[in-house]
Amino acid sequence: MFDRPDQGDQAILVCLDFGEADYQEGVQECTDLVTSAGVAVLGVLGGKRSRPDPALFAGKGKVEELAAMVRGAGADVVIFNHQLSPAQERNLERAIQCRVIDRASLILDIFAQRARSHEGKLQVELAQLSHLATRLVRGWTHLERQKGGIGLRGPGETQLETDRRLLGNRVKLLKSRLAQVQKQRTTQRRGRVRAGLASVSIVGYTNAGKSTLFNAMTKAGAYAANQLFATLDTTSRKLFLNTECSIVLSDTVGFIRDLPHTLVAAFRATLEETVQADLLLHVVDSASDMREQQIEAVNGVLAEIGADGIPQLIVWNKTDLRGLAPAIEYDDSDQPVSVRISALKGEGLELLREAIATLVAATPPSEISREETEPDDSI
Ligand SMILES: Nc1nc2c(ncn2[C@@H]2O[C@H](COP(=O)(O)OP(=O)(O)OP(=O)(O)O)[C@@H](O)[C@H]2O)c(=O)[nH]1
Ligand SMILES: [Mg+2]
Repeated sequence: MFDRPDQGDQAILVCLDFGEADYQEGVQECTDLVTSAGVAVLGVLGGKRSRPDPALFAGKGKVEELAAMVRGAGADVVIFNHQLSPAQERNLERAIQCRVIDRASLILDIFAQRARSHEGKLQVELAQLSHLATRLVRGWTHLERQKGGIGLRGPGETQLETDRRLLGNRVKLLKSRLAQVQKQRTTQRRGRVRAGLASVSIVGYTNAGKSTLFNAMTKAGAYAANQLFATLDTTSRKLFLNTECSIVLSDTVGFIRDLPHTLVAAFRATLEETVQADLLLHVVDSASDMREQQIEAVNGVLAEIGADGIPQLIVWNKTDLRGLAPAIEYDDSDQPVSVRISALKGEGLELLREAIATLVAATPPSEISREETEPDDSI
């Protein structure tokens, strides 16, 4: 029934949580995510009318359908494109007789594969441990009753307590290392503020073309690829706009719908560049049918990290795919609100530089006092 390639994990996707209009795009995004993680997709279970269907977990029908699909295709894993509680995950695994993971675990896995820098790796590990911690608390309750083994744990500790303690130690260590990284960044930023340079961050949905734009503007050679979450680390370059205006431009990690909270919290050090920016270039893939939802998702994450008050310039990218000419759109008070460009073809970049210069001239560079943020203790 299905083609079965020879190597790597192979998955059945369960996509039940989309509205009718964007069902196909939602399935496509989930498929992209899964293939990004190096997993082959054998089949999709879902449907326009079955979203979000509690019967999936309560009734036997869907679960049996899924189990049959898994057996028929010989899948190694079932990936749910929404959140599952640890208990749901366990119950499903038992019923289907196959490994089950949810969207948050999948995204964490991709980040773990992509992390290159020391900082990136620390952040991903912190996020993974925080995700695991919720599973320790709720998922492993059967271990609470276990007796202590000789030499394995402190006096009177249950296995769960030992696990929590070890996890807690590691989380503490990771946080203190990340705090050091954050300190270095603050020092760098202070230097830039002293030099009177405005800081401009490129933000946007994953795969919108942020790194391509960053490279086109700075000739920096940041990694750009047709792959979700190609960029995990922030890269910054000084950029000369005109005789009166130079800025520091930063390329940042992309956002996605339902980004796990643990990940957002863990990536605070990286996202700090965004939070402290004077202006955000919000890059949108104008050729995507999901662009409105993507803009909303990005604004949601920006609000979560406290960057929703920063002025934004919308950058409609990939206009070459829609045959649109580059242009700036102004509001009633003659301030640029959006620019249409093609980062790949290098079209509209002059207009973008002009729009940035206008907006930066209208906003004074951030005060140093805004940088004295406390490290986040929420995870
Ligand atoms: N046709 C077209 N493709 C583009 C344009 N800009 C970027 N792309 C393509 O879109 C894909 C993603 O580009 P990236 O620059 O890596 O996107 P990103 O936003 O940095 O992605 P992440 O770092 O993964 O969040 C690449 O295949 C680019 O070649 C454009 O203006 N037109
Ligand atoms: Mg990128």
